[in-house]
Amino acid sequence: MRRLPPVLLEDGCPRDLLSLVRTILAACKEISFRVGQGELSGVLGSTLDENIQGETQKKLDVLSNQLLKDILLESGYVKAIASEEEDYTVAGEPNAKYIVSFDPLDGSSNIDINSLVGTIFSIMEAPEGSDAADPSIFMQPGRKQVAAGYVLYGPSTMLALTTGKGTRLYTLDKTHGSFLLTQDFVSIPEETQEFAVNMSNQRHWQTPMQNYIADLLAGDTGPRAKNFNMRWIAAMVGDVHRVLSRGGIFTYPTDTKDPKKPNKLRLLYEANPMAFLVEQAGGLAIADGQPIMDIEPDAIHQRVEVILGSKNEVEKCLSYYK
Ligand SMILES: O=P(O)(O)OC[C@H]1O[C@](O)(COP(=O)(O)O)[C@@H](O)[C@@H]1O
Ligand SMILES: [Mg+2]
Ligand SMILES: [Mg+2]
Repeated sequence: MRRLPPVLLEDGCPRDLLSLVRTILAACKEISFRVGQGELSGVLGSTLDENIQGETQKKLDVLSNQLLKDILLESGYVKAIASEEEDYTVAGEPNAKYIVSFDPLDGSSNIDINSLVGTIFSIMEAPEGSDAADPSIFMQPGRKQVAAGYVLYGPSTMLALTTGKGTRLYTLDKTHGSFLLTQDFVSIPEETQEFAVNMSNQRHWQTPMQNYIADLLAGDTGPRAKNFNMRWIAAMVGDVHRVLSRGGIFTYPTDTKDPKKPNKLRLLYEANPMAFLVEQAGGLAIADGQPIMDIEPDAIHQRVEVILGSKNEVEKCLSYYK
């Protein structure tokens, strides 16, 4: 099986970008080890702190953030970072080429039940001559990503990665510490009979989403004339991994539950990297009727609607909004 470096170099990936990806993966291997140790790691449970978004931080959120932040800032490859667990962007090497946004631990509510969690990351180039301390260097649409991926800490530790030359899956060989290519050129089936949404929010959705999901639930007795299955892992990494593995539609739609927070998922370090992986695998990733990666961000912790997955099913869902 092939290791990640030669695969990326064959794609024409610049050596400094490869080194940056490997730097991120070094931290992820450490997180994978801690997650695998579970109760023995001493990092389960909550802290007494909240992040800037008002969410209680788990010990593993804080630890994962620290591991990624330290290794990235010490590497010299990174001009600045933006993290879910950092209130503001953090400046790195002033002359470095890249900026990295990340969700150090996605699926935090799964930590204490020994269920799926992961790390999501997005890499862009900093604008020429920009100031490392200027947060506006992150205000670029997702189309500008040069690499994006996630590491899923599941029964096996897997990496999904794209540098714009398709999406590939790698599995961590824990005996040697290498990520080995286990699926070349992921292709999401265009058709599906599986959807993922947190149904408990149903009454708060906008009418088009209510109607769309109602028709899926009606199954072969409804207008779709076929039965749909539902899955919800409560970790975007897990749900998107299933979509990459066997297709499906995943959505966290706009809702009215909390008028101050109409959307849940964050653009820079959740929606954008997942959109890049999904589009590179032949799927669609949409928010408010436009491709997620075309959105011009205006804040580092900006939240967006997410509808992604199998092409024909995402288009079907969007047709309810017309
Ligand atoms: O708890 P809910 O409302 O089902 O939300 C689940 C969603 O929240 C998230 O866990 C948010 O990520 P964090 O754990 O990084 O805050 C997504 O991964 C997931 O899709
Ligand atoms: Mg998350
Ligand atoms: Mg998180």
